[in-house]
Amino acid sequence: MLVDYTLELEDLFAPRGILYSIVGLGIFAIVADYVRMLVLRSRLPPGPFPWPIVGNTFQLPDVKPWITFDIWARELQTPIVTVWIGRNPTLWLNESWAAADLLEKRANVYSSRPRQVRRPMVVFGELGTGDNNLVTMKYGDRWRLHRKLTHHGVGVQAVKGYSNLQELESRRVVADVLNDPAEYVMHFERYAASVVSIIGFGRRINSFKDPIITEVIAAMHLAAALNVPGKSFPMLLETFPFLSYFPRRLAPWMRGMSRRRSSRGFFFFLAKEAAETSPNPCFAQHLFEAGPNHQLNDEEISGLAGNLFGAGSDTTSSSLISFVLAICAFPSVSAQAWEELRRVVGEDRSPTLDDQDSLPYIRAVVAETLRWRPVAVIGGQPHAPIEDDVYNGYHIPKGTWVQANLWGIHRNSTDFPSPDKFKPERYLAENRLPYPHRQGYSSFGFGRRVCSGQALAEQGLFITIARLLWAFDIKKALDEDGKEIDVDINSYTNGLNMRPTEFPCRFIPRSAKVQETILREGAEALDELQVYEGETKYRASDFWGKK
Ligand code: HEM
Repeated sequence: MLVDYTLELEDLFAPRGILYSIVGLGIFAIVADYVRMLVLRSRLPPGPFPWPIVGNTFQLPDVKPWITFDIWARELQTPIVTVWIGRNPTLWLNESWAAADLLEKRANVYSSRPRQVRRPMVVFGELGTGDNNLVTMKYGDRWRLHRKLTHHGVGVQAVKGYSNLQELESRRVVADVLNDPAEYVMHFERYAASVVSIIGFGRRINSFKDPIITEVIAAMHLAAALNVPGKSFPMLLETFPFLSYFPRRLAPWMRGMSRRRSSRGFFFFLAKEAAETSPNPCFAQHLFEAGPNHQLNDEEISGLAGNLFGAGSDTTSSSLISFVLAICAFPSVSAQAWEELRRVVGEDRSPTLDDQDSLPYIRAVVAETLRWRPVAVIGGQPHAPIEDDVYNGYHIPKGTWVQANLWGIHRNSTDFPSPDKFKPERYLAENRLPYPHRQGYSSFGFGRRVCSGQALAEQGLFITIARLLWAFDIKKALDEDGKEIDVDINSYTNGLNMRPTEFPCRFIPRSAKVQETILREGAEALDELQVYEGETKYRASDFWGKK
């Protein structure tokens, strides 16, 4: 009886003993890890107090965390704020000078991407474009090769050769807006997509109903919206990386992502088709010619070609929408711009790139557009140091996620007094304040990872903004009573590339003569652009829909 009783006790307590040991070990691991976090935290730049395992993840807002990072930096009076995404510290640079100190003056250290060095970067990296895409690639020889190839397509020298093409497409935008002003956003989308499509694939996008816009650009918007640091999936995978190892069908939180990647994507086939059949010289042809010399795999070709759309289309169109919003909200700018344009250019022709030097106010409007609402609001992808570093007494471990918060950087009132005001005058020579970047803004990022398409984007934005200002007095829309409908300068999307939420407005031709010129130049442009008309047999949905 006694024996039975002892056995029963052992039966009862043995599993519990194991359970207690497991729980004890778990608690010990959590405490030890938390001690590690706190010791590390004491050496990092200041930031909100992190919790064990989850760090600051659940202190992040549901949307637009860049605003919170900026507020934390101001409250803690620090240019760099540390935010713990799960068990990993991320550094947010909220001031241009600190960003330039790290990402430019120490570019040999800070030009890699986090996942590639040590700490995980799950959504952008492992579940995204991985090692084969310039945007997420680690710093090194392969990255240099991809930069070199990309510069062959859209670098400063190459871009000089695209001035005519951008001139023609921007004439089309102005004519399209005149004919169909309600769809101005879609005309900007078409313009931006068409320019990179001609450069990349030798083919023009002649309608905003082209699947490249309805499918590819829509997918890019979705990706930008999903890739915002925060406390919802998929970015919660950065806090709990182990969740990314579940098979997609068992893990609804993967939101359509998976580790399995096909080496040949939509852009590979689009590029191959262009290389084989396009009558126009294009970047895809160069990739297939240069590919064998550099042992480019299919996924690398896909990434190099696809980046033109992925990085170059939405960014440009969103900047144009921000420009329209600014002109509606700050109407005196339109009048001042017209004064300069009428004086320098007149009404018989629209401005061209050759007019740039004579149009300082228009150049200032372009710069202020890029500053006022930087489309890549958190500076694109994070940088990461390839070795431990010390900055202003703070220890920054190798592989730390370091990100330039352009929202905060461009709203610093020392660099940009009254930052919410759209004031092109701040960019006129006589008013310029010291700034680490020659252009006076940091919209294209920092250091060696600076945007590869900057020259193309700046040239395209100048000519399109100049033409829109020359063509139209852009004003707020009117309601049924003829009263102006207010615009909200803070109503923006939550994407990694942000843009204003839709708002109506009026594009009033400057004069009958200007209207006549818009139509004439638009028709001539269409004739010249005929050489780029063409079809593709590939549809993104045939590739992405199957995954
Ligand atoms: C208004 C237009 C644009 C803006 C504001 C913009 C902004 C940016 C930013 C902030 C970055 C990240 C830089 C960093 O890591 O520090 C970036 C990277 C990049 N951009 Fe752009 N971009 C624009 C247009 C374009 C265009 C037109 C192209 C190509 C056709 C392009 C291609 C790229 C590529 C390939 C990278 C990755 C570079 C690397 O990681 O080495 N971008 N861009």
